[in-house]
Amino acid sequence: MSDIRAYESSSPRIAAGGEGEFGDYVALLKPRVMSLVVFTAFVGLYVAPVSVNPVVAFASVLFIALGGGASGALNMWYDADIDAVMNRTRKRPVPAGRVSAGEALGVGLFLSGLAVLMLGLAANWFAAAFLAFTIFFYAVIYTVFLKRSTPQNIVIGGAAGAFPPMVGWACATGGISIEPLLMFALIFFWTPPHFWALALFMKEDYHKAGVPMLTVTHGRTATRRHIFVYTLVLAPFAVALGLTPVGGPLYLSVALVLNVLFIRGGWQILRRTEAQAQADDYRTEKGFFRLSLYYLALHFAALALQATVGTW
Ligand code: HEM
Ligand SMILES: CC(C)=CCC/C(C)=C/CC/C(C)=C/COP(=O)(O)OP(=O)(O)O
Repeated sequence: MSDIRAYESSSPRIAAGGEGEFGDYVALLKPRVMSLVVFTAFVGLYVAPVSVNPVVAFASVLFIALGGGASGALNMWYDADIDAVMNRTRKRPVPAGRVSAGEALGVGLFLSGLAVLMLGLAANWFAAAFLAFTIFFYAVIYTVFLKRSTPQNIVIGGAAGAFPPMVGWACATGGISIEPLLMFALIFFWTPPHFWALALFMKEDYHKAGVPMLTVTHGRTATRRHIFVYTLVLAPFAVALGLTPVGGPLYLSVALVLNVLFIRGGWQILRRTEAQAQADDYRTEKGFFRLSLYYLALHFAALALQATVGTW
C-alpha cells in the first residue's frame, strides 16, 4: 500500500470525504507560491518579440495559472501523508481533513485537463503541450519520484518551476530561443538556494517526515556550502540574460546589484556556525530566504520594465 493510501485509510475523516469551504479549494492551488510562478510566465510572454492580442495574453496567463494551481492540488493529494507530519503543512486542507484526498486528486486532474485544453485553444498547442509537461514534471517526476528518494530532489525538480517563463514565451512565439532558456536557467539555479535556506531552519520538519532533504542527509554545513556555490553559479546566467535582445541597461543594473547581494548573502550563510544560527533563531537564514523571493521577483520585474522602456 502506498504511503498516501495507508494514510487515507487510517484517517476516517479523510477517507469519508471533507467538508471543504471555498477557501480550502483555493488553498489546494498553493496560491502564494504560484503567484511568483505566474508572474514569471507573464513576463516570459510579455518580453517576447511578438505582439500578442491582450485578450489572448490575459487568457494564456490565466490558463498557465490554472495549470500551476492544478499541479499544486495534485501535489497535495500525493503528499498528504508528509504534509500531515510537518508543522508547516499539517493545517493544509487534505491533512486537516477539510478536503478529501480523492477530491484533491479530482480537482487537480480536472483543472490540469481544462488548463491544457484552454491554453491550446487560446494560444497554441506547443505551449499547451509544454504546460502539460510542466504539470507532469511537478506532480509526477518531482512529487512522486524525486521528493522522497534523493537529496537532489529540488535541484532536478526545480526544473518544473523554471519552465513557466518558457511556456509564456511559447504562447507568444510558438517556439523557444536563447532568452527563455536563460530565464529557465535563472529560476533553475535560484531554486536550490531559495529552498535550502528554508530547509536550514525547518530541518526538523523534513526529518520527522522522512523527506531526504540535503539538511537531513548531508547536514547543515554541507547545505550552507551548496547554497553559496549555487549563488555563484546563478550569477552569470542572470547577468547573461541582460546581454540578450530582451536585456538593456536597466535590467543589467538591477541584475548586478541583486547578484552581489545574493552572493554576499550566500557567503554570510556559509560563514555561520550552527551555534550562531541557533543563538539568533536563524535570523540570517530567514533573511536570506526572504531575499531569495525579492531576488527572483525583481529580476522578472526588471525584465518587464526593460521591455516597456525599450531593450538594447
Ligand atoms: C522544487 C522547487 C521548490 C521548492 C522545493 C520550494 C519550496 C518552498 C517552500 C517549502 C516554501 C515554504 C512556504 C510555503 O509553504 O508557502 C516556499 C515558499 C515560496 N516559494 Fe518556493 N520552492 C520551489 C520553487 C519555487 C519556484 C519555482 C517559485 C516561483 C517561481 C517559488 C516561489 C515561492 C514563493 C513566492 C514562496 C513564498 C510563499 C509565501 O508567501 O508563503 N518557489 N518554497
Ligand atoms: C505552470 C506550472 C505547472 C507550474 C508549476 C510550478 C512549480 C512546480 C513550482 C514549484 C513549487 C513548489 C513550491 C514546490 C514546493 O515543493 P513541495 O511541493 O515539496 O513543497 P511543500 O512542502 O510546500 O508541499
